[in-house]
This record gives sequence, C-alpha cells and structure tokens, in this order.
Amino acid sequence: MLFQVRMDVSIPAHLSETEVNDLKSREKALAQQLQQSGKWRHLWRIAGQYANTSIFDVASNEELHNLLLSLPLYPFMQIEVTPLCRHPSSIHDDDR
Ligand SMILES: O=C(O)C[C@H]1C=CC(=O)O1
Repeated sequence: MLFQVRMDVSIPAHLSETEVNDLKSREKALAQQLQQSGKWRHLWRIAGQYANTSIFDVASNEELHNLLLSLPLYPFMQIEVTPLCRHPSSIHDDDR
C-alpha cells in the first residue's frame, strides 16, 4: 500500500543543541534504514520549509502508523497522510 506523507517539523526552542543534534541524527539513521528496506520509497525536502513529502510502501495502515510513531522527531511533527492508488495512465509498473 502506498501513502504520500507530508511531515512539517517544529522543534521547540527550549531543547538544547545537543538534544536537537541527537534527535536529528537518530531520525536520519532510521530514515535511511527505512529507505534501504524499501518502506520509505521517496523522501523530498519541500523547498523553503522544514518539511518533507514522502512516499511510503507498507503492508497496512497500522504498519504506517507504527512506523511514523517510531520516528524520533515524531513528537515535533505535524503529519498529513494521503492514501494512493495506481493511476490508470501511469507507465510505472511498481506504482501499486
Ligand atoms: O528533515 C525532515 O524532513 C524530518 C525527518 C524526515 C527524515 C529525516 O531525516 O528527518
């Protein structure tokens, strides 16, 4: 199942630089691991914003939910999920 997910990040100013760096490095490690597994298919920065738009390929709504909750930056994100299905004019066989 494919989902487009937009994540807007807002890290509170009271966190120390060390805490922020730790959160970001743990987030990066998990994001890269999930990309390597194929579950996080695309990750794009939205230009000019501390936000990304991503495509996830997971088995269920529950898997996506648990994956998003596991992200270290989850407490500081506003997340919008859009379920996707194959477009009849798509030429990409893996769009499902
Ligand atoms: O920077 C972001 O968009 C937030 C988050 C998503 C992946 C990652 O490494 O950080």
